Amino acid sequence: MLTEQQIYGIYVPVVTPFNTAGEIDLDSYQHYVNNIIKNSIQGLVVNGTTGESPTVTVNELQLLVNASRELLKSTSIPLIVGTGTNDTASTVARTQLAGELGADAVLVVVPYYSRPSQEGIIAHFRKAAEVGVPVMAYDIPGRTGIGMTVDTARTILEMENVVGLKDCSGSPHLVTELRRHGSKPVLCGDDLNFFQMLGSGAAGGMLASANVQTADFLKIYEYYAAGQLELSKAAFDELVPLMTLLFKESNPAPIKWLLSLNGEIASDTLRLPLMSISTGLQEELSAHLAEMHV
Ligand SMILES: O=C(O)C1=N[C@H](C(=O)O)C[C@H](O)C1
Repeated sequence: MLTEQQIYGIYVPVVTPFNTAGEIDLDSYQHYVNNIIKNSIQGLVVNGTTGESPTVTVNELQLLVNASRELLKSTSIPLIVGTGTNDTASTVARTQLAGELGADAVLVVVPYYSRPSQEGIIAHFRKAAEVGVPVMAYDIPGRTGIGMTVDTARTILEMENVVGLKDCSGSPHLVTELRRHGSKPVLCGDDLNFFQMLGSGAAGGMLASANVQTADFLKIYEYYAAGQLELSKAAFDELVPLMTLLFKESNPAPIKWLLSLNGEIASDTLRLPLMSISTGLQEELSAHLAEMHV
């Protein structure tokens, strides 16, 4: 079970590889996740936004969690499973299932599309937390259409079983206010603001970009934690051009393209409505890799 003390450093939200027929490609998943966990990351996140969670069925979620548990069995890396949907009942059912399958925590996003009130958001998280599996709350208003106010985030973080927050709110305001009140830990989910968010009190990052050059993302955190701020900033600045390209079109399409180019996964197939990246972005990413001699 994930504790607050374990929420720091770099958590990697992994992609869900699909074959060209659109089915889960378990061989690619095992090969690629195995390479990710060779790095000393602090957490592995399955079926997050980067894992295309809105398209993953309950049976597939079960398959992914079982495969991940197996891959992690000889490590101490915690497994966080995305179980949040825009329906409270299905979020609760997925959270229960993830707990039974051995998830160390679940990632529960603010319910999207429905635009609930702040009271509705709080009630949603209360139901998820009552399951008893540690919950990491996930605020990403740019995707969900509605976000948590500071008061809502504080109320949710005070709930029993809620262990932390993943903050993709797009500004340091939320983390600053939460940490000022001594809240539970916050991980930055806004890759291009990672360094700034560390300065504002984030305990680390849950960064889709860390699927590539994982060791370099770890360096940003490790330098920061050691008080070597200039080295941390330099390591971050070095990765800004890559992160900018990775978020130029909808995540995880650019990351899947890069992972398949590197042979980490067999195909960059996404499930509709997401589609592979444009040829323009392919050219920009290829030019960037050539410049970096990657
Ligand atoms: O899957 C995730 O977790 C993340 N999703 C965010 C997004 O796709 O907008 C980005 C963040 O890096 C991690």
